[in-house]
Amino acid sequence: MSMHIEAKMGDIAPSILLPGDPERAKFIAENYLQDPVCFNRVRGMYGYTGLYKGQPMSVMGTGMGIPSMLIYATELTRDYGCKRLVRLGTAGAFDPDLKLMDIVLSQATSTTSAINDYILPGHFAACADFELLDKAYHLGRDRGLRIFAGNTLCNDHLYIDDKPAYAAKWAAYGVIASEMEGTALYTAAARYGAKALTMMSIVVTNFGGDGSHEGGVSAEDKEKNLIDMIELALDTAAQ
Ligand SMILES: O=P(O)(O)O[C@H]1O[C@H](CO)[C@@H](O)[C@H]1O
Ligand SMILES: O=c1cc[nH]c(=O)[nH]1
Repeated sequence: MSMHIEAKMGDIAPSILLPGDPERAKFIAENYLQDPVCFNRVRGMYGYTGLYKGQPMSVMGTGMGIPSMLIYATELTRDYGCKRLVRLGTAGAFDPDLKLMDIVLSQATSTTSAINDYILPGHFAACADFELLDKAYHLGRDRGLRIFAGNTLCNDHLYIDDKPAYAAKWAAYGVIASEMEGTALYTAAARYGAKALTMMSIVVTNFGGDGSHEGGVSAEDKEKNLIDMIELALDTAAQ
């Protein structure tokens, strides 16, 4: 048992999927894992372990934002020994070439957060594990998915004035999409000797000005239409 997870040692598999939304974790467990057992209900942050293609696999929500992810990713890697962590989330596009429901792999995270500014004598570059990144990219390509890898922004803010201008500034430096937990995941994984990858489905475009303004995907569609990404995440996390 850790401070925020009630599981016993051994209840959580070395490979774990991490959606932000705990309901999405429940959906994945109920629809993709064989014989899922719930290992966490603390704070409603559901976590399950079952079998995927014969191997132990876990899935757990992380909540929204860097502090929430940092707490869960730290406890999972430091206290429960998780070794392969794949976040599957939603994101807003900064790169105008991205379309709704495209899949983005976070190769590295730029960030507005200061979480790492005071723990090292320089600036830490939070990046994906190369093996997971390479595997996810090639699996995605082989499946004919629209999949992209690049620098992504891990933002403390979701609501920002004049989002098109903001998005353009990051896009000018090659930052392709924005989410809110990636830096925390990569930092905890690096610190505690685990491999991590963030993959995201684009649910909002932030370009504006040319008619391609924000076009959201409904919560129901987000839930149902993430199937390609769920299957990609499971096959990436599996050993
Ligand atoms: O869909 P999830 O994984 O929650 O990810 C994205 O969605 C939330 C904002 O709506 C933030 O957590 C952001 O990172
Ligand atoms: O623009 C967006 C959309 C979803 N999630 C984010 O973090 N940003």
